Amino acid sequence: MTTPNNTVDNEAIHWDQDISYGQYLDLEPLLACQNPVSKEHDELLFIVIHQVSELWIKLCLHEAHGAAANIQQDNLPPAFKMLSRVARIQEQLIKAWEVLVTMTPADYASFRDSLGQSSGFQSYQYREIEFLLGNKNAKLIEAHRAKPKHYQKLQECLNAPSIYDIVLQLLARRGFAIPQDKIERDWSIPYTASPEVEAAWAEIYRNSAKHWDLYELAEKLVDVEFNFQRWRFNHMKTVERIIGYRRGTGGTAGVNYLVKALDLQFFPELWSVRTTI
Ligand code: HEM
Ligand SMILES: N[C@@H](CC(=O)c1ccccc1NC=O)C(=O)O
Repeated sequence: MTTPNNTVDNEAIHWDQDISYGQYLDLEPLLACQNPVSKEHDELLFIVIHQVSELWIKLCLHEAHGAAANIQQDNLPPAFKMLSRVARIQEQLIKAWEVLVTMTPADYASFRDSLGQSSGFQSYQYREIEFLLGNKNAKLIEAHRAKPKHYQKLQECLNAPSIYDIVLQLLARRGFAIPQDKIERDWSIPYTASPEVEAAWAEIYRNSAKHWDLYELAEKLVDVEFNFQRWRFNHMKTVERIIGYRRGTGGTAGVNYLVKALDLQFFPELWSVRTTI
């Protein structure tokens, strides 16, 4: 007898498994981590949005570190795949704001006091991705002093070359005239733009057919920065919509702090070169 497509084949289903879906994915601990402090309906949404975002950032870090390692080994195709994935993940992070804005200012106000002084400002994964992409700000590590594990990890990332530093080293290996102080320096100090680096990108963009893989790498980085700014902008507008101009629980001015963050640029010459060409 044939089994209709829309029914399960009882004979074949593994009703008892060696390892189950829930075990493989560690679902019990994962789904036991949503613990609202208040009794307010919307607090679960607030927790889930943050947890989902942190999981996506975890994967972004995995992919971006992987891309950096491949670029260091002159292995560009796998790096392209990883950077494309980072950009797709960022689209998910940006989309998440649409779910969060269903929460009204009054809904949020009903449980905001329960958050105390906790804030996204203390997201160590977010700080790590900022450092990895090149926004080095040593002062911000201080928010993690009480957690040696996170403090140390961030210290390491601050003192390591960013993905952009690694790309400039690649350009130097390919014969571009990159100043020595961009190739070897104290990586914890914020990067400053240079005319020589812009000139190298100008050559790559003007003659993309000749330097196709470097052109492709540049555009992957621009995609990531573009999406990072879209995330920052959506965060800032969502915060304005929900708490107006109140101070942040993390102690900053709130929206005005987030507006200032929009001026940050990871790969400055990849933007300035467009005015030159
Ligand atoms: C109701 C929703 C939200 C509000 C009102 C809000 C508000 C704020 C404010 C005011 C700040 C500035 C720091 C402070 O003084 O607290 C901040 C920073 C931050 N928030 Fe949010 N936020 C919200 C949702 C989110 C979500 C969903 C994420 C996702 C992970 C997030 C991640 C961050 C990060 C990473 C920072 C640090 C940004 C930086 O230092 O450049 N926030 N948030
Ligand atoms: N800074 C927010 C609080 C906040 O958003 C928050 C609090 C605890 C855990 C994550 C948070 N999200 C992002 O900043 C506020 O001032 O309302």
